[in-house]
Parts: sequence; C-alpha cells; structure tokens
Amino acid sequence: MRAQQTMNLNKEQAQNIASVLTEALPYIQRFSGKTIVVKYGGNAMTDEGLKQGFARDIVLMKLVGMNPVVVHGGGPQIGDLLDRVGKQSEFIQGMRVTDTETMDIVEMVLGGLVNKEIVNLIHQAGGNAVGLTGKDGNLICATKMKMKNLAPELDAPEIIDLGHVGEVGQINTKVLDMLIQDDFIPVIAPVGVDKEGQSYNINADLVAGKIAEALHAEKLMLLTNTAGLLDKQGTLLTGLNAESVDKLVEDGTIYGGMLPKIQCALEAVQNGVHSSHIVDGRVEHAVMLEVFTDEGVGTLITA
Ligand SMILES: Nc1ncnc2c1ncn2[C@@H]1O[C@H](COP(=O)(O)OP(=O)(O)O)[C@@H](O)[C@H]1O
Ligand SMILES: CC(=O)N[C@@H](CCC(=O)OP(=O)(O)O)C(=O)O
Repeated sequence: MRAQQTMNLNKEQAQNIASVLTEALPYIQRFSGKTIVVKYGGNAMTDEGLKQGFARDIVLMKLVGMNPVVVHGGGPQIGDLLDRVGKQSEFIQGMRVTDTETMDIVEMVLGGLVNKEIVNLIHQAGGNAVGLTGKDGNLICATKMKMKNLAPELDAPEIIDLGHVGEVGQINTKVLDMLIQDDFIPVIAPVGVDKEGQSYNINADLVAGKIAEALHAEKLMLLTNTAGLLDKQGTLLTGLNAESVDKLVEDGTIYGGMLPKIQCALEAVQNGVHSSHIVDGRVEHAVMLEVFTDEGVGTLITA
C-alpha cells in the first residue's frame, strides 16, 4: 500500500516531500533529546480528525528523539457531564468554582474519560503512552488557590474562595523521569492532591507551565481554540513579553480562559523554559507545524 502511494507521486509532489523533510532536519537536530510540554486544551479536542492528527504529531516527535509530555484540559467535557447531572458551571477569572460534588465529576472526567482517550489515541498512532493524574507518584502537590479579585468593582471579596480549586505547590518529577527514561509518553490530567489527601481541580495551563519548569523543558506549547493571543480588533499578536502582557491584562484585552494561559506561559519562560507558544489547535497538525517548520503558528512569549 505504502509503495503504491509512493509510486503514484508525481515529480513535483516528491520534490515537495523532500523539501519538507529537509526543512525539518535542523529542528529535529535542535530538539532531539529535549523535553517539549504540550498542553492540549479541551476546546481544541473536539474534532476526531484533529485529535488523531495531534496524536500522530506527538508520536512522530518521540520517534525522532524528542521527549513530548502531554498535559490535557477538558473544561468543555466537564461542563457536559455537569449539565447532564443538572449542575451549572460557574467560572470566575477563568477558574471553575469547584464544590465537593463538582470535584468528583472533575476527577472522573479528567482522570478517566479524557485522559484515557488521549492515551488510546497515542497508542492507535503507534506510540506508547502512560496516563497519570497528579495523584500518581505524588506528581502534583497542590495548595488551595487564593484568587485575587482582578475587578474590585465586582461584588466579591478581595480574595475569592473557589472551593476545591488548587495551585501547583510542587511537582515531583520522579515518576515522569522514569517514564521518559523508558520511552513512554506521559499524559497528565490536572488533578492535584495536598498533604491531607484532599483533591484539587487545577487549571491545566497552570499545570503544564509548572511541569515544563520542573522538567527544564525546551518548549511549552499551549493548544487552544483561537489563532493565538488576539488584540481588541481580533488581530493575532505574534510576539509578547512581560511588559506587553501586563498592559493587555489591565486594559481587558486578555480575559477568561486566556488569563491562566498567558500567566503560565510567561512564568515558564521567566523560570528557565526557552520559549512558550500559544498555538491554534484547530489547525491540522498544529504541533508539527510549530516544532518542525519555519512557520511558527500562534503567539510566542519570551521573558
Ligand atoms: N486576548 C485574547 N485572545 C484570544 N482569546 C482570548 C483572549 N482573551 C480571552 N480569550 C478567550 O480565551 C479562550 C481560550 O481559553 P479556554 O477557553 O480556557 O481554552 P482551553 O480549553 O484551550 O484552555 C478563547 O476561546 C477566548 O474566548
Ligand atoms: C480550576 C479549573 O478551572 N480547572 C479546569 C480544569 C480543566 C481545564 O483546565 O480544561 P481546559 O484546558 O480545557 O480549559 C476546569 O475545571 O475546567
């Protein structure tokens, strides 16, 4: 079958393939042996073809010597199950208000359904993945989030109580080091645990950022459902640093789910990750385009 396809290529198509592979070579050399953390957002996880393309990109990265680590979200998928049991989703500054019942659903959806679906997709694409939540190997030690009210004009206290919403206290990389060493692709659900064994729902972007820092990753890629970070006119902002981000938060250009994304992207580069990228997960093979070609897609964040 494969030989047949190759024989049917015309000269121009064959030349195109050769030039694509040649373009990829310096990137393969540069990133070989390096860790690349890819956050797969729930909003970018909707189309079957895109999901399969994502899994193939991750497997290809592994086969050419990079160490991809996947951290996934699942906000819309949690919302669907909450709807089905008749519970309303409520978000404050991009974080889901999480009571005890919601926490159970979050853990079931993220650690069960979504995590195992991604593990499965990677296996279907020929890779070898292991799914974990932050409880496995004590990977994500969480603390309760104390969220500052960014809009004091709202009728809410200065520090907002979001219930079981956590922050990353510490990442224990031991289990990840072991998996990477043995050529598995870790797939991580953003559920953390504190010293008392209490579960926490952590925004997946924040987990991805801290995992990237702890693993001294080369790149942090955040796949989402926009072209990247957009200005008020909807134009893509291709490059950003700390100063420009502050201004965009203050004037309300960045809000909701983009707030934790940009916060963790910035913190990661300030804490040693070489580059952070907000990437359009609706584009087929977005990961491959970002890693293997001269055409970076989305917004690059530098320190
Ligand atoms: N300046 C901005 N540029 C692009 N998207 C933004 C911006 N500010 C807020 N957003 C919102 O952030 C959303 C992405 O965050 P989120 O819904 O949490 O996605 P994900 O599931 O990928 O983490 C976008 O769909 C958009 O509604
Ligand atoms: C605290 C908090 O908001 N947690 C998120 C965790 C999942 C997530 O981050 O999913 P996305 O990446 O798809 O948005 C939530 O409950 O939706």
